[in-house]
Amino acid sequence: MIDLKNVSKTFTLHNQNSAVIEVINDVTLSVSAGECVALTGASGAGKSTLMRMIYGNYLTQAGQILIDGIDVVKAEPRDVIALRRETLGYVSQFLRVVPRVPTLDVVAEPLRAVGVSAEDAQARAEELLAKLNIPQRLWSLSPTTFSGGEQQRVNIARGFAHPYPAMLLDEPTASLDAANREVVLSLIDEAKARGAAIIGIFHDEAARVRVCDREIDVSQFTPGIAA
Ligand SMILES: Nc1ncnc2c1ncn2[C@@H]1O[C@H](COP(=O)(O)OP(=O)(O)OP(=O)(O)O)[C@@H](O)[C@H]1O
Repeated sequence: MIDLKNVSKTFTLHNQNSAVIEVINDVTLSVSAGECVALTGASGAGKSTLMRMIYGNYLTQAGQILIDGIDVVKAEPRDVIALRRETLGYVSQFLRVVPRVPTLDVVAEPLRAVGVSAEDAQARAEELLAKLNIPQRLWSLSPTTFSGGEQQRVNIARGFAHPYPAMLLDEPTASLDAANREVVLSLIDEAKARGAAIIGIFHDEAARVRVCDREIDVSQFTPGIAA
């Protein structure tokens, strides 16, 4: 489902005499349906960079990144948008808050975007918000004024609303309390059980051990850093 073949990346620092930094060198990895793989490695090893390359936020200079057969490296922007809408989800710790949109609509939006009826999308959004312990009195309000933890949980609800076949999780349990951390781990288990291929960064080692089937140490692909 997620296949990286000989993927490499450099950053060119245009404001520093066009210095070129090699960050990722020759990554080949593959994640099957129903599998969760953790990216590990020291700070600066390139975990977030690799995740952003897979999502198509960062350009990739060499190799192929195939998601359900579509090569993100070469895809047209409109194909990347379609891939993100239907196939590839991304859950970070932070919600991009749009003013005035009620929380229920924020969570239901990814489902509406793939053609789910308003009624069904709202039912799923309600189910997730309740599961993630967002008080019902907040559902009709915009999350703009919510606490950091509440915004994070709204973001997780939104990220898990549509059953994406492939998912990228960037520290999804960071700074959650024990009860909500459990909810997120159960959502990851459910996604695996329905066949999602998942790549995640988890500094929380217990969470990583619990939901991940394998670990890939990104340091081995970092030029100049010993694995
Ligand atoms: N936009 C950028 N421009 C230049 N260099 C960058 C950019 N983004 C990341 N880097 C560099 O790439 C390397 C990898 O960074 P990255 O954030 O991917 O590491 P990480 O493994 O996710 O670290 P952490 O665990 O601290 O989040 C670092 O040396 C960083 O300075």
